[in-house]
Amino acid sequence: MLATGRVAKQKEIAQSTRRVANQGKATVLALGKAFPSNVVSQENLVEEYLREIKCDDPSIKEKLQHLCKTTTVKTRYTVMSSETMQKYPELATEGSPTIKQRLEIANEAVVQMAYEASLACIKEWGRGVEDITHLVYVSSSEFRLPGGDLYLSAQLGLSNEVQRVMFYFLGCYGGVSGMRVAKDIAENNPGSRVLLTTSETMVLGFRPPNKARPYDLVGAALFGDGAAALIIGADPTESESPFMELHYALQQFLPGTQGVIDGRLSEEGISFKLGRELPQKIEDNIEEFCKKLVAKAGSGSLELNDLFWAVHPGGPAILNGLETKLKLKPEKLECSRQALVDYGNASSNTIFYIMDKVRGELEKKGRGGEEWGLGLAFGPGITFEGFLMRSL
Ligand SMILES: CC(=O)CC(=O)SCCNC(=O)CCNC(=O)[C@H](O)C(C)(C)COP(=O)(O)OP(=O)(O)OC[C@H]1O[C@@H](n2cnc3c(N)ncnc32)[C@H](O)[C@@H]1OP(=O)(O)O
Repeated sequence: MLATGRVAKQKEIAQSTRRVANQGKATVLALGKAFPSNVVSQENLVEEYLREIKCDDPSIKEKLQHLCKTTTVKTRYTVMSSETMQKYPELATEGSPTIKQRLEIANEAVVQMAYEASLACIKEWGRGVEDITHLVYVSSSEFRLPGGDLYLSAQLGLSNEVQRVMFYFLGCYGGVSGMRVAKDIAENNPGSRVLLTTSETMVLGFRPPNKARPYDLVGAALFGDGAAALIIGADPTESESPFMELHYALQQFLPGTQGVIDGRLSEEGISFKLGRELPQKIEDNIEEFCKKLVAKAGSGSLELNDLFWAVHPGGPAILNGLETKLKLKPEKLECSRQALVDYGNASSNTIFYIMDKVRGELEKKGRGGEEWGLGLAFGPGITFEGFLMRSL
């Protein structure tokens, strides 16, 4: 009885110190993460990767060792393991038609990770699956009809009238696109509760190194697998604990840059070209984009250093360029840098791993924490996706 009273009191205090969400605006009500069981430490990556793909070229080894340090990644989670390579040795052979094998691995793994992230998210949310009215499903790592959205709905036991939207092959900005669409759904369908999931594995793009494709080594040192899930809805009920208001969303592409990140599906999987000019293109265009977002806060005096930041860390060069261009204090991108260290670039998921870290930091700061912040991600197009958010 006493314990129940104390919990109720704590909840009351937490609610009284919260900012109130604007009526009708979408909020994030819960967030969950999930990862495959194979953990790769960056220290062991060079030996493991070169052994798996049977490469003994010292110049490739030296370059990969260098990139493993400069990407700053320390741990990553991967669906690919030595067991996968034993079962499908052809994945390590340049030019072998392996799309069938890759999709066999990826389709199942992607839904499984999305399922585990959704369960974690729904548990935090505290309501039942029957209250989920919409599903937004994001992945650049699977391909089939029906898609993973259907398999996930069935596995979670969602209603067969859940309204589904699926985004395939958006790349790293897919999580923010999903959040933009979930916001529109939540704000235009009173009482709706949207489950947004992202789930990615690099199985389709795993390749042996080739000197004609130096960007493949950047990918080998940078990318990781995982999943995330969010519940998004407007006008939270008493039992729900919103932590972020999704105030305003903006998408933009940079004309003439569609070749900078170029992914092609072939018999071998995805070949993924990453242009060296990407960090500079982002740096050159980011300031105007951020200013458009900040203007929607309706407060003329808001400086960029007054905000909290959740920036997709494509790689350290992107974060460094953005920090310099916008004259951000070093601590502003700390959550983005730390997510890169802990998980690598996990494509569409990464923005949510960062938002989770931002949530933790803002909770520590309490009422003194920043109210307004930006969520940003970049990907093929070159596409910018951005959000102006309000911490609750
Ligand atoms: C998937 C999506 O939709 C969206 C995404 O997020 S895509 C991923 C976006 N990320 C990037 O583009 C990575 C940005 N780059 C970086 O962060 C840094 O360049 C890095 C960490 C990769 C390397 O940093 P660094 O080691 O300090 O120095 P840097 O000189 O840039 O690169 C070192 C070597 O890496 C290689 N390299 C770096 N970027 C490369 C690229 N895009 N393509 C080919 N090679 C590249 C080069 O071989 C270079 O060696 P050389 O000196 O022989 O040219």
